[in-house]
Amino acid sequence: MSQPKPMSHMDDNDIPSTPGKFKSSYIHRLRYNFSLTKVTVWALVFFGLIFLSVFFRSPSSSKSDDPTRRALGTNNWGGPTWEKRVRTSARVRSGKGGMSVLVTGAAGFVGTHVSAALKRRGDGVVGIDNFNDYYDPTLKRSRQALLERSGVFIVEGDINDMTLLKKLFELVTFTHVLHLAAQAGVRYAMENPLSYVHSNLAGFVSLLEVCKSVNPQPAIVWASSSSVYGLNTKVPFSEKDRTDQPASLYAATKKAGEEIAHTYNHIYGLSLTGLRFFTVYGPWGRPDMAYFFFTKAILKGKAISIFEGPNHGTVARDFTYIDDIVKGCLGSLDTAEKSTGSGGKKKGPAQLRVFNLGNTSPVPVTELVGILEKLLKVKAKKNVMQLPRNGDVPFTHANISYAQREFGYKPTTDLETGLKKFVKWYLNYYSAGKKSSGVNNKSSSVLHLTIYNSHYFSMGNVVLVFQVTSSSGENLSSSPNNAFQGQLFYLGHYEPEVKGGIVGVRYVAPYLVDVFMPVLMHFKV
Ligand SMILES: O=C(O)[C@H]1O[C@H](OP(=O)(O)OP(=O)(O)OC[C@H]2O[C@@H](n3ccc(=O)[nH]c3=O)[C@H](O)[C@@H]2O)[C@H](O)[C@@H](O)[C@@H]1O
Repeated sequence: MSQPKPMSHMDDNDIPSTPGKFKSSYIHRLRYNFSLTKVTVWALVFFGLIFLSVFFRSPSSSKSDDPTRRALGTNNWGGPTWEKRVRTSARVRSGKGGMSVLVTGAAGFVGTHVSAALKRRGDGVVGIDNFNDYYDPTLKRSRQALLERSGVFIVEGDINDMTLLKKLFELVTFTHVLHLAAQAGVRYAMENPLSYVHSNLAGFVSLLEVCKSVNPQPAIVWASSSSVYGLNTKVPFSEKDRTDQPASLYAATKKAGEEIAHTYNHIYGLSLTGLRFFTVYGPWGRPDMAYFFFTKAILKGKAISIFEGPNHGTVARDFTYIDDIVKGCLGSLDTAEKSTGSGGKKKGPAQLRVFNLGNTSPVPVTELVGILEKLLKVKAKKNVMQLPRNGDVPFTHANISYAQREFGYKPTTDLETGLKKFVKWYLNYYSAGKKSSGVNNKSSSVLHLTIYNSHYFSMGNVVLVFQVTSSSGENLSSSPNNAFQGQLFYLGHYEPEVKGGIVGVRYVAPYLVDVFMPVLMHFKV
């Protein structure tokens, strides 16, 4: 007896000759066709919905209706989920009686360290950062991932967005603002002067305008800079020394910030404390700073330029380790008095302070390079050259007695000890990146992705922050330094494209992220 062919292999010649057989087989086939049609219809409806949702979605309606989009994104803040995250992040740990702090520039170097320290001791913290690309934004995303794990939510937005700032103050009664968002870097001011005006002047004024009008007004601690001493030659630099000779536009905007602070204190009774940071360095630091890019160049065997002063004079900096700066920030916040105004009106004199936060022991740049050579076990290729006229000053040295008196500020980390910690972090962070790209290159390796956060960005990108586990069970994102955190994987046109950070689903309606979860959770790279 011949075996019946499977249904899928039947053709017209296979119609059975006996009527009974014909009837049952025909009905079977009809049912089969019907279920096929059903699948096709559902598939059409499904993909039709995707098409409609992508092409006929009005930006404003999706902003308010869609949960993923509401979650976060540049210019995409708002909605109940987002508000809940802000409130939760701002909550002071119960029984601690702590402060609730808005940290601007929270994904920056100092911002990340201070936000984490505040959260650790039980204070409420909400960050805000515009994640600009002045330096590698992947590093900022990695810092963000680090903070998210300790419960700090960073709102994505610009301090010039006063509507956003007002909204944050509506949601949370911030007792303090730690204002660290700024366009940093001395030399870059010659390349992009207006970015300094945008962030350091307009941004600061926008923030102060909002702070002065809310009730109660917060106390504000903000980042000035040692660069305000400019061409001052009297050392060590004391807060009483002249600061009217800035050598760069960056320094000029920081000095202007100090004058603006005076005005808002005088007119509106805002409590304001400016911190003059002295060349801050350490793990998670800024790639635009000399100690950071020297390390990179030395490891790559590339030449570095070492500046020297007139007549082969020493160029030196009062390099200050990040942990000491964190202590200085916490001390300033803890001793900041309340603002005295309310609803835009001053009710009495308010605190106005400026502190040097330095290390009190300047080190020549040549010595910095020597320490790096020793730690990296690589000889640097050096080009010694005259200090160019690019805004740099030859020497900085802080007198810290005022901060010492006010809140016991006492730096404890010498340059070699601090650089050792930086180098350890640097090698770990960037070798982890190499290690992970090594995994990516193995086409057979399977990565398990566990999504723990999502952000909506412009251009229809949904970015999912995830943890990665290899097929052998190794948690590739267990180390905060692992480059898998804050990486970008685009799933444009359903083709996963490894970009180096976070999973992105492009051109797909945000609520369909759920549909793609299973794909993202377990795919071959
Ligand atoms: O403390 C401050 O006020 C400032 O500290 C740093 O500015 P800077 O001290 O110039 O730090 P780096 O850019 O890292 O330069 C450190 C030293 O290396 C020198 N350098 C820099 C670059 C280079 O190619 N070669 C070189 O010898 C500089 O002249 C300087 O003496 C930060 O970049 C500023 O944002 C901050 O406000």
